[in-house]
Amino acid sequence: MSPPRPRPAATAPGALQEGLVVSSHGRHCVVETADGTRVRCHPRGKKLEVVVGDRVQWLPSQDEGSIERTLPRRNWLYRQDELRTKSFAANLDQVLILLAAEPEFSEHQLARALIACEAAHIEPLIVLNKADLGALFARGWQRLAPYRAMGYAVLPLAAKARHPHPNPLPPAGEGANSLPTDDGLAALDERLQGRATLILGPSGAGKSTLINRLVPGAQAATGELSQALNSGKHTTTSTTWYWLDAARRSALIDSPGFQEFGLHHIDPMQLAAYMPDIRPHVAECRFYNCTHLHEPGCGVISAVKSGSGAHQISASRYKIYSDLFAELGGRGT
Ligand SMILES: Nc1nc2c(ncn2[C@@H]2O[C@H](COP(=O)(O)OP(=O)(O)OP(=O)(O)O)[C@@H](O)[C@H]2O)c(=O)[nH]1
Ligand SMILES: [Zn+2]
Repeated sequence: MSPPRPRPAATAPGALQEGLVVSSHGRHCVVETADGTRVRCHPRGKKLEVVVGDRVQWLPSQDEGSIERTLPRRNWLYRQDELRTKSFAANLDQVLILLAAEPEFSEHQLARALIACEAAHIEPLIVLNKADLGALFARGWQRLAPYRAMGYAVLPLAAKARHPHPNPLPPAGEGANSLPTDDGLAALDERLQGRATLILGPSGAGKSTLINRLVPGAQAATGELSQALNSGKHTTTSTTWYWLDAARRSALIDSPGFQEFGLHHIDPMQLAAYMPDIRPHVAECRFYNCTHLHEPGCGVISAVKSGSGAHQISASRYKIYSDLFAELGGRGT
C-alpha cells in the first residue's frame, strides 16, 4: 500500500471506494457505486487508462471523484491501427456481433471481430437481424453457414417489433429448421442472462433498435449519463454500460468502432490459431513455421483445395486469412 496522499482542504474526506466504470468520454468517465449511485470521475494521472467495464478504486472529492487505480482485468477487447489502440470494454462475458439481412454485411469485418474475440479469449455470439426480410434474410443466413459449421453460435432476430404480438418469421430457405417461429428475442435474452455482453455491429444493422427494446429507456439513460458527465449536449458518449435487470446481473455494453477494426496487435503467425476453420489443419503442415500461403505439404492449402467435406476451408475465408496476413506485416517468402 502506498502512503496516504495529502488532500486539499476543500476536499470532503472520503475513504477509497470501489466502483464500476459505466461510460467513458475522453478523460472523463462515470463510475457506478455498489448502491447504484453514479459519479463523474477522472483518472488520477495521465498514465492510468480506464475502460468501461473496469472495476476501479476511487476517492470522492466534492461532487466528483478521482480514480486511483483499476483492479486487474479479466479480459480486454480493443482494436489497434498503425497509430493507436482504442478500447471497446473490459471484463466481458461475451461479444454480440449484430449483423443484418440488409445492409449486406462484410464477411471481412465479421472475421476481424471474431479474431479479436479469439485473441482476447471472449466468446462471440453472431446475431443476424431483420429476419422479416424473407429472401434477403435467407441469403444472409446462408452466408453465415461457414460460421455455424466452425462452431459459432448464430441466432436469427427481428428486432423491430411492429405489433404487440410479434409476427412469425417467414420461411428462410436452407437452415429454416433451426429458425424460431417468433422474433428470436426470447432466445437471445436467454443468452444475455447473468452476463456482461458487448454489442458491436455495422451501421444500420439495428443496434439502437435492439438496445431500446432490451433496455426500455436506454435513450433516457444515455441522457442522464451525459448529464452526469456534465459536458453539454454535444457529448457523444463513446461506450455505455446498460443494466438489463434491476438486480444488475446482466448488462449490455454499447460501443462504436466496428467499422475500423484494426488488428495490428495480432501476430500474423498466430492468425491461423484464431480462425477455427483453419486452426485444425495447421497440425498437418510439414513445416512448423508454415505461413499457409505457398509452402509444400501445407495442411491448410490442401484443405482449401479439397473443396468439400466437414473440415473444408471456404475460398472466402482463405482469402480473408491471406489478406490479413499481408496487412499485419506477415512475410510469406
Ligand atoms: N425490417 C427490419 N428493419 C429493422 C429491424 N431492426 C431494425 N430495423 C431498421 O433498420 C434501420 C437501422 O436501425 P438502427 O437501430 O438505427 O441501426 P443501428 O445499428 O443503430 O445503426 P446506426 O445508428 O447507423 O449505428 C432502422 O430503419 C430500423 O428501423 C428489423 O428487425 N427488421
Ligand atoms: Zn501450412
